[in-house]
Amino acid sequence: MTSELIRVNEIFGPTIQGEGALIGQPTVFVRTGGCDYRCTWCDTLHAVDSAYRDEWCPMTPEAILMQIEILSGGRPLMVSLSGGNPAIQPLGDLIDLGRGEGYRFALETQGSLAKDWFSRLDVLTLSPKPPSSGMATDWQKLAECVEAAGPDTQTVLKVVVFDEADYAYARDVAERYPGLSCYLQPGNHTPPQAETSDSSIDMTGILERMRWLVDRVTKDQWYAATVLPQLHTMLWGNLRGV
Ligand SMILES: C[S@@+](CC[C@H](N)C(=O)[O-])C[C@H]1O[C@@H](n2cnc3c(N)ncnc32)[C@H](O)[C@@H]1O
Ligand SMILES: Nc1nc2[nH]cc(C(=O)O)c2c(=O)[nH]1
Ligand code: SF4
Ligand SMILES: [Mg+2]
Repeated sequence: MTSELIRVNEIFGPTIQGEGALIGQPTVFVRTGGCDYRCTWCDTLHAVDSAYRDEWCPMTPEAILMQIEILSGGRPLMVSLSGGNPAIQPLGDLIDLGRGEGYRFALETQGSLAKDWFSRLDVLTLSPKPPSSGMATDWQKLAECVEAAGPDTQTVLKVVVFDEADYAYARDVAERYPGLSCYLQPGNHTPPQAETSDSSIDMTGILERMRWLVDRVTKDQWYAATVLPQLHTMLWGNLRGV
């Protein structure tokens, strides 16, 4: 079988999943290169900005799985597909190959592009972008993503919140999908620069925003929401590859 090549920015781990539904779980990350969005506060510009295209390597599913197996010592675990927007890449064959070896797959996307192979994921995290990102949500596309995942994939929502307008947006998204769990995560207003592997982070500011978010959710009696930090930023700040 000849598979289409997947543009890979980095493969790293095992580390812990730092965000959302699978927080704390040992995970290997496969970060693909390229994104159809340009969020003002994106913390992963090295996988978005085409100036870093040289760092994106076309790989076969077999080569990617081999790297995952080396990192995990051949013991199956959760593999998180992120980016950039991993939905741009032909990931169906990698998912099938890995599942055949006992690996599980999660994917993070903004919900701008639906793929039929979403239904072969274990977990699909849809992270539509709030007003502070500068991006506009295509609600039809988001609905197509939920539809493509179908009943056998656990689909969840994860919204980054910086301010009141973002919070109102998160409430709107959650109301549109009452059947999906909704995770809220405070925005990191000092995201890393693409060219550095580490840079300083304003953890005090992030925690202050998180306390505000908890206060907001509880005052509104929005008890179906889950508020979580980016655990990896609490542990390692803006460090890349963790
Ligand atoms: C880097 S993105 C890659 C996957 C996909 N493009 C997306 O946005 O969902 C992974 C997650 O990080 C979140 N994220 C990006 N920049 C952030 C920041 N500055 N603060 C908090 N979360 C951020 C995104 O919203 C998304 O949920
Ligand atoms: N530990 C860890 N958890 C994460 N959750 C989502 C990440 C991402 O950049 O997509 C990420 C990441 O880069 N590292
Ligand atoms: S959609 Fe995700 S990867 Fe793309 S710019 Fe926004 S946060 Fe970054
Ligand atoms: Mg990240």
